Amino acid sequence: MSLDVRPVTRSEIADWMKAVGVGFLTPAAEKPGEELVADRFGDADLSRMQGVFDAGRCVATFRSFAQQLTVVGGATVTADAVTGVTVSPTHRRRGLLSRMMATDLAAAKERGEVVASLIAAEYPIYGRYGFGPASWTAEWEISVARAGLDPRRSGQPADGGRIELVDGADVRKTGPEVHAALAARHPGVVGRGERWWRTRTGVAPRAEHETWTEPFYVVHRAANGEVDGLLVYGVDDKWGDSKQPLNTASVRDMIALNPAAERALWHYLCSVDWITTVRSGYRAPDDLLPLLLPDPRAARMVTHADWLWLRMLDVPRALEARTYAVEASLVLDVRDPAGLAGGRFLLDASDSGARCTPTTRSADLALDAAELATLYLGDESVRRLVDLGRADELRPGAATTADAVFRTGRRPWCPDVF
Ligand SMILES: CC(=O)SCCNC(=O)CCNC(=O)[C@H](O)C(C)(C)COP(=O)(O)OP(=O)(O)OC[C@H]1O[C@@H](n2cnc3c(N)ncnc32)[C@H](O)[C@@H]1OP(=O)(O)O
Repeated sequence: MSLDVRPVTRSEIADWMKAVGVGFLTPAAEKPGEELVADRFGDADLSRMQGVFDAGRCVATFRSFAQQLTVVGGATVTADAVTGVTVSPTHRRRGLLSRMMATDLAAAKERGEVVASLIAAEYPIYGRYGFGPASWTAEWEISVARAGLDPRRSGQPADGGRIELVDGADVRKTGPEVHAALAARHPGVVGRGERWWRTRTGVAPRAEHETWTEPFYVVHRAANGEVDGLLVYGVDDKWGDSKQPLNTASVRDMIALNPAAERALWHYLCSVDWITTVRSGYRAPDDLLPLLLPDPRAARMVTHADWLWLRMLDVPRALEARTYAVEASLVLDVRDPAGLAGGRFLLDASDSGARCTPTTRSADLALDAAELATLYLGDESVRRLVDLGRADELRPGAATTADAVFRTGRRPWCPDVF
């Protein structure tokens, strides 16, 4: 029987979710209930929710949704965010992902979206579709005893700011505003809807495999009373043989709108009695964290990996959406075998914005759309891509100029998985 590749109907969503569980190795005994389906997908655009059906059974899944992505300079672009990509083990390596991806990217291009985005389960999957890693992430494990922070200062910072324990309900109120302020300043941040906050504070319906333990919620208030930091962490319950506390705190979410709030929140967490180890959660690879400790070697990096992947869909609009460190002109020859974003473009960049237009001038740099996606948020070095043979420097000095144009002082960071 032939496979039916198509958008799902509302009554098929529960089957679609069960298929996602098969692909992500989180099987469910029962189909998800109506309440969960309505909460997760009540507002979903079903034309962007693809399924593959074999004799009535859902065997592959793919979904995209509109996502606000912060780019360099603080503007946002609407991304075609790809998620829930699975093909059941019985149907893999027959081109089903390729078919669903081609359909989705063509529709996103048609809608006029600027980029597509995703968090890749495995590195080798998405490069073939023109995606490139645009931000990386890091996690540290801190040995509190070695960190060198003063354990007597467990609460109130010296600058008039203060730390307060709050409840999930408070976080649902203040969290969105703090996050919006982060999104306005940090490239790579993606929008969080109100469901995000309900899910992360334990009040949204849950799937069978999703367990919940209530975390601690903490905010940092600046001297003027405004909340400028948010910390959510869980703690395990571990004791040594001689009855010493050996608890690990694991950060689930931390937003700090300025370095003072960031320092205060780490200082707080490293000063709570019984907590001997802190897991930082996924941070930007250039987070202040290890260096703000008196002994940075107390923080061991336990994860360092690619995180947010992007795919260019409209090069001029994407490049015009961000700002640049220096004023310069560059001609980029962008290759895209899929025919979605390729062409030769003149970029006139400046710190207040840019003009990017098709051109017939000779190119300074030639690169694939995936490599341009990797450069887009300022995280990668053009010189390194040239040295790797992944970009061609067609005019001497062009890589140096492009690095000065594209790179940023701090690295992009996407705090979320989607
Ligand atoms: C954004 C997200 O949701 S990320 C989550 C991705 N999902 C998972 O990792 C769940 C487990 N894996 C799966 O469900 C499937 O294996 C998928 C979705 C990754 C791939 O689906 P398939 O239908 O098998 O992919 P498809 O047959 O279209 O493969 C296209 C090409 O990609 C390659 N490919 C597919 N998956 C992988 C992989 N995990 N690693 C390396 N190469 C891969 C195939 O070999 C094929 O290469 P070819 O064109 O040179 O022959």
